[in-house]
Amino acid sequence: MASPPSILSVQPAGDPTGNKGAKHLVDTSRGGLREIPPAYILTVPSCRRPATPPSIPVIDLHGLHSPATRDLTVSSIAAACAEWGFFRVVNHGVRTSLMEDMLRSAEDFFNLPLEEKLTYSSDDVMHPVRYGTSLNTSASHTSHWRDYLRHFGHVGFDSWPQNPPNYRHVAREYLEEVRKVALGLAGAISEGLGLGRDHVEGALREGCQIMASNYYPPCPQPNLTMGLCPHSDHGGFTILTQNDVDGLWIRHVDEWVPVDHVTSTFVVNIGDYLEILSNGRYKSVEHMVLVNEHKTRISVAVGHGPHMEAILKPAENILSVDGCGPKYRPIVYKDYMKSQQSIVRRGKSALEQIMI
Ligand SMILES: O=C(O)CCC(=O)C(=O)O
Ligand SMILES: [Fe+2]
Repeated sequence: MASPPSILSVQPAGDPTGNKGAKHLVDTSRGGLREIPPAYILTVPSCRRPATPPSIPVIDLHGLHSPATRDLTVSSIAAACAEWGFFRVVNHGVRTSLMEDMLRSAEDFFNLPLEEKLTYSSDDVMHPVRYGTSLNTSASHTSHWRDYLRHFGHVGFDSWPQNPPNYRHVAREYLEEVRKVALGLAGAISEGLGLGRDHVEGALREGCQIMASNYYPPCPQPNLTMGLCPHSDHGGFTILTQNDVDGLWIRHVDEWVPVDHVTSTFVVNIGDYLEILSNGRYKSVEHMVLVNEHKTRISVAVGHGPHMEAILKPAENILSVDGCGPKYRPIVYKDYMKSQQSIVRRGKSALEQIMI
């Protein structure tokens, strides 16, 4: 068994971008903010909410636990991965109260004084705990209407923010519970790809878990900026929970489709590692976050990937079944992550760089 993914020591640094973040801007604007500063103006992709938006598939994870329903559930997950790359899971086993506690703890963190939050900022995009604003990059770029706290969750991580005092207890339990969901899903996804359960499940068991808590404050001109611009996630898949303020949109068949909040469920999306492993059978789906004029949106996204030193490449079995050559060049996961996290024009540009 490989050693746990590398955990770097925590060396708090000053805010690398000098930008104090969207929340600070809103909180400190006397008399209320009427216009956003020019640095936040972004080209928002054209998207209109249809009268009845199409819904992402819903998967009942209970079905994975009984031999009578497992095959059918595995096939539904495989179809959801191939057709949408995004799906909702129900009966996942994580208590609603824990999901709510996690969102509340994230909110409590963002409500700490700026100086305290800034002790977690770093210009190293691979830092194990990192507070910041906009995209997760140290390079200067147009600002996004989003502050974030990112940290690892996998075995060996012990650099939890010390405040709010119960943050580390809630986050640790939440990440452990979400990890169980992730391993169950990984086994099913692996089976659905014809790889045998342990191929992806084993990789994720020894792999890394990264949590991003996102804070999108109310925005006076929501049509002029974004919380997060279109991007794909670098890992195998991300498991997302949010408060009841909508804003997530996904690119589906060349259209932007809103994914609304449904209490007690998780939204799962396929990331670049699974696109590479499946040699493009599954696609990591671009998604973005639009902001709300009146309400704060909070989301907690937990990404699950292989070991940092793992080599990402298409699975041999898939190449031989599909009878085609690899569509992606091999790359060490941590190098891929670093490249993806450093790119200012996101989309799927990091993946495009390794496409053959
Ligand atoms: O806030 C959301 O709904 C999505 C967050 C996200 O895409 C991310 O953290 O990568
Ligand atoms: Fe994302």
